[in-house]
Parts: sequence; C-alpha cells; structure tokens
Amino acid sequence: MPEIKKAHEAMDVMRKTGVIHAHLSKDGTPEKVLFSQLPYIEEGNLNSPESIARLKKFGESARNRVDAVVSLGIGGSFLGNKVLFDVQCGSYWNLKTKEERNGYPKVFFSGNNIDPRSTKDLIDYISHAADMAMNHDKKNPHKYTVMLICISKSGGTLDTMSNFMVIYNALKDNPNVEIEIVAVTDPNEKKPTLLKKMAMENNWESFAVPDGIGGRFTIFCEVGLVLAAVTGFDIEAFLEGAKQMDIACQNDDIWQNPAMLNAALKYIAAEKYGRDEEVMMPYGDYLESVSMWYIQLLAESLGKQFDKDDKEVCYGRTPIVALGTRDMHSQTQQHQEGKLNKIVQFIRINEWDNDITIPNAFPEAQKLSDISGVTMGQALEVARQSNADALTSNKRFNALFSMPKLDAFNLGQLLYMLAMSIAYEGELANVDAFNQPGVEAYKRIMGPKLQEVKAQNK
Ligand SMILES: O=P(O)(O)OC[C@H]1O[C@](O)(CO)[C@@H](O)[C@@H]1O
Repeated sequence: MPEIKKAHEAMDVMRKTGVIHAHLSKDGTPEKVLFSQLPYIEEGNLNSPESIARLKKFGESARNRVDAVVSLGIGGSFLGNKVLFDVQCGSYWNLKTKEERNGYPKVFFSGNNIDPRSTKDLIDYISHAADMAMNHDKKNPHKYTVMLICISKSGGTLDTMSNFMVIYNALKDNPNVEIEIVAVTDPNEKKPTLLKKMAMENNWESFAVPDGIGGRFTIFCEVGLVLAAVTGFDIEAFLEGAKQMDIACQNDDIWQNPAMLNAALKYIAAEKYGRDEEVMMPYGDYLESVSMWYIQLLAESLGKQFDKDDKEVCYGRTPIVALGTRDMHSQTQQHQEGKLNKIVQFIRINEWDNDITIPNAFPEAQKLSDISGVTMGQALEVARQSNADALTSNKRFNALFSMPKLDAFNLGQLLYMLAMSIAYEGELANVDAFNQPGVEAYKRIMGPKLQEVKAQNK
C-alpha cells in the first residue's frame, strides 16, 4: 500500500529531524515532535546518561527519608505515572511497611480532579500520619516529610494547581510536617511557565517536560521517570524496552514492524469497516491504568475534526476502558452482540510471577473441584481466549498484545508500540496526531466563568 510506505517515510523523517508535516504548536508555530528520541539514553539527547544518573540520585535521596510523595498532575502529567506506579507498586503499596517498600515513600495521586472530598481525605490522612510520626512513634519520633511533585507542562493547569495550593496551604503550618516541593514543567527559563518561575524563585528542585514532547508521550521523559525514581522502578529497563521496540519499528516490512501493522489494521477497520470505537481490555488488574493512559493517547491524537489539508473529516475512534475478566461480566454482551463498530484489544501476560494454583479446597463441591488444579494465570488466559474466540465467531474484530512478563522492559515495549502506532495512523489518516485543538474550546469558556464565580463570591 503506497499510503503505508508514505507513513513509514514520515516516521523516518520524524526520527531524524523531529519534523512532522503540517504539525503546529498551540500558538500556530511549527513545533518538533521528539518522542521517538526518548528511548535512547545518549549524550545530548533528552534522556542522557547525566539525566538518568540525576534521576537515580534523586530517587535514592528520597529513600528512607521521604515518608510520602504526592504526585500532582492531570492528563499526560498523571496517566503515565499511574501506569508506572501500578506496575511497580500494585494496590497495597501504601499499606506496606517502609521496609517492605524498600525504604521508598508512600505514593498518593492528586490534581487529576477538583474534588473537595478526596483532596480533604488526603490532607486528613497526611495530617494524621504526621501526628502519629511525631507524637506516637516511640522509637523514632520525627517530622513527616511530604514531597509534593507538581507536574504541569504548561505550568498553570487549573486541576493540578488548585490541588497544589489547597494541599500546600493545609500542610505548610503543620508543625509535624516537612514539605518539599518538586516542579516538573517546561524547562525554558527565558519564557518560564508559572510553575517554572515559582521553582526558580523558591529554589525548588525541578525536572523537565521538554519541548517537542506532548503530554501523552511524557511517560518516557522526566514526568514518568521522576515517579519511577522514587518507587525504585527500573528506568533503564523501561527505556530499553521502548528502544528495542523503536528499532523493530524502523523495519519497512509490515510483518516485522508491530506499530505499522497495528496502525494499518486499525485504519482499515475504521475506514473500510466503520469501526469507530476501540476497547482496550488488559487481562490483569495492574494493567487497567494502561487502558486509561491509552484513552488520552488515542483521543487527543486522532480525534480530529479537520485533516492536515483543512478538510473536515471528524476522524478518530472513541476509546473504551475495559478490564478482563471483570468486564466480561458487564461489557462483553455489548462487544459480542452490540453495534458492529468496535475493535476489542486484549493485553495478556504470558508468564505471571508467583502464579497461584487454585486449590481443591472443598472436594465435596463438584463445581468448585472442577475449577481447581489450574493456576490463576491459566484460568485468566482461558477466559481471555474464550472471549476472543467468541468475538471472532461473530465477526467482531479483536486483537491481542502479548507481554512475556509484567515488568519494566515489556511495559516499555508495549507503551512505545502503542505511541508509535498512533503516529503512523496520524499519517495514514492525514491528521495531526500531535496537537489537541479541541481541548481549547471548553478552556476558553471555563476561564471567564471561573472569574465570574469569583466576583460573585466577593
Ligand atoms: O501538563 P499540563 O500542561 O498541566 O497539561 C495536562 C494535560 O492537559 C492537556 O493539555 C489537555 O487539556 C493534555 O494534553 C495534557 O496532558
């Protein structure tokens, strides 16, 4: 297909020069697209040996010193970090002892909504933990050190900054709390973002969301890697996985290039078969956040009203989060028999660490006896395969991404492949996959509205 060849050439140009035809930044000026550089830890690159060494040092300095990290951000400044946290730490991290956490801090997320109840709950939790640390820890009474990692590329996003101010204000005069602030934002010091300016004025440690890296690609830069560092996640293995995938994606044979194949199939499914919804259904609890991360990647990249020639196309697919096996008992009915407009994608872990055999705990109960004697990983895969077979038998498009193991390397491979596939599809559909003009519409309404409410409050 000549279109695929052309898209592949465009990816080659992007890799070598950062240029994506017709891509403009928010202010209408040409802007480079540099995410494909991030997997390469090299001198002079966005991720360099020095920057990785600094991140590791930063992570080590938090270890056995910082009690809790609050990661504040939204969109690309949150979703990738949640993926890394889930894969590295799992659901029970904050319930573990410091020793079980290897000395790394507890981690909380905030700023991804403007919800007074959950923000207050977090403040109450930290205040209580600080009181316990100072007044009830007989062996080691200490101030509770809280690191607020404030992440915003633009440096002023309402959701992030409002929570930042509320939490900071609530904790700053607490005698039991020691606050440290880390800013992750556009590093330009000449035209600083609000957050960068505050970081410079207050001497806060800061990390970069570099130019040319859109929010939804920031998991591979310091946005994701700062959180990786404070949880002991293997940064190098993660980037190595992404790098190996990038190398595979340089192949011009579609059967050897996973991103090209994935993009071509999805483009055909959309254009020829009217598949305009995309279900991402990982099998495994700690991968649900991959599906949530993917929502932004797909929606902001391909959901475009106009193509690069200003023709109205209204392109894109609506992303849907699903989790196997949970949503087999809720969504699958719709996937199996509803509108013929979906692509269902599965993610499977081939080999689980510490897989558990389902025991024959009640031998007298025949039905339970029948499901015993296999591992949970095996049962999970039987469920997934059965779902896929049923969908296929009813002309329902479905695909499978297999991860050999749930680890940093394989996660890097998977996420990078999805990012690169989106870039390919942008070229196939002739839409700019690297802007998000549609999010400005509500922002233009929201700013003045907030000021109106403020005026009424006076
Ligand atoms: O990092 P920032 O600038 O706070 O933006 C957060 C998110 O908001 C968006 O700009 C959409 O409103 C996303 O593209 C971005 O990831």
